Amino acid sequence: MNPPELRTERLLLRPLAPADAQALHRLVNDYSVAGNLARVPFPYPEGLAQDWIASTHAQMARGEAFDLAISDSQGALMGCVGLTVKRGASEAELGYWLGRKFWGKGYGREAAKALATWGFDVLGLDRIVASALTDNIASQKVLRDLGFQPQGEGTAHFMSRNRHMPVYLFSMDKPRHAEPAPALPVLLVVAVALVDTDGRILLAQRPPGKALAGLWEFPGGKLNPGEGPETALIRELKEELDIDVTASCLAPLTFASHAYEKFHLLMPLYVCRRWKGMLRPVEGQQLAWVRPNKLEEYPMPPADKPLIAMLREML
Ligand SMILES: Nc1nc2c([nH]c(=O)n2[C@H]2C[C@H](O)[C@@H](COP(=O)(O)OP(=O)(O)OP(=O)(O)O)O2)c(=O)[nH]1
Repeated sequence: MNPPELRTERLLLRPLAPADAQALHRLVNDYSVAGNLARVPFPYPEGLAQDWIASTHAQMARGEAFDLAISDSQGALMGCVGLTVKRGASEAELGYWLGRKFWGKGYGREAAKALATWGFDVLGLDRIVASALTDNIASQKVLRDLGFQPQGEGTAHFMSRNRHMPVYLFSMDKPRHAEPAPALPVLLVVAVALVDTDGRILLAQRPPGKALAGLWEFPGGKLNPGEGPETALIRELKEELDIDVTASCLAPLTFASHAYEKFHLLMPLYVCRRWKGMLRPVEGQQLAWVRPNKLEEYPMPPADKPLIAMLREML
């Protein structure tokens, strides 16, 4: 496993380098830091930082633990965050610390979140556990904020204190990703903006008893099986309005794409300025010739709403 390098909004999580030893020693050789960490001695011996940094690389190569430097975006060391793999690689323990001057700014949470997410996504962990001293309120808050659940109390041996101490135990299971909603069937409906010589657009009111009854729509309808879009529209215009239109007078204008409850409507909208015959409402439907800037006054199906502004601009 290659050592990870993770960037967050403010931080860079990267493998520790030998050059970090001095800064690491300075930051961790502070009882307010080391006293909260189970496996860190206090005082922290000078040479230990070098040895520990070297061991992190060996452990990462073996896939046993992933301890990274928490650094600012320039790479300056601020603390460490790590995952120690347990139980046949499905579980790991999360730990983190920051130098005292970096406390209270949300860095611990930012770093722990990034490494935990990497652990679930890349290492394929099912569960991450963590613990915090019962009086380490800040660390408990970080864990709760990240979605860790309390799992009761335990004890752990703290090297810096040379004794067992009470800790709160936490765990977080791999977040379950929501299943993508099954795709709705796509319904292709062709429609047209008929424009008269005054620049007005024809709207037809959907009759009572039908879906979306009472709303104003562009003339058109569904394709019959085996029918092409223009042919279907020419047929619908004859059936609904008794006008004759040729395919060459149907110019593609825009389209609507809208998820209704039972289907996803995909509706190419053509524009047509020339037709033959006396336009009349064959099916008794209400018709209205509407200026583009008045379209909003006519309630339309949800799929049509985005088309109104487009028509105002394009016509
Ligand atoms: N013609 C047209 N249909 C639209 C518009 N906006 C919109 O959401 N639709 C929807 C309503 C319908 O679900 C579908 C058009 O189908 P349709 O007019 O052929 O059929 P329908 O629902 O009236 O009923 P039916 O013929 O199946 O009995 O597209 C529009 O501007 N014009």
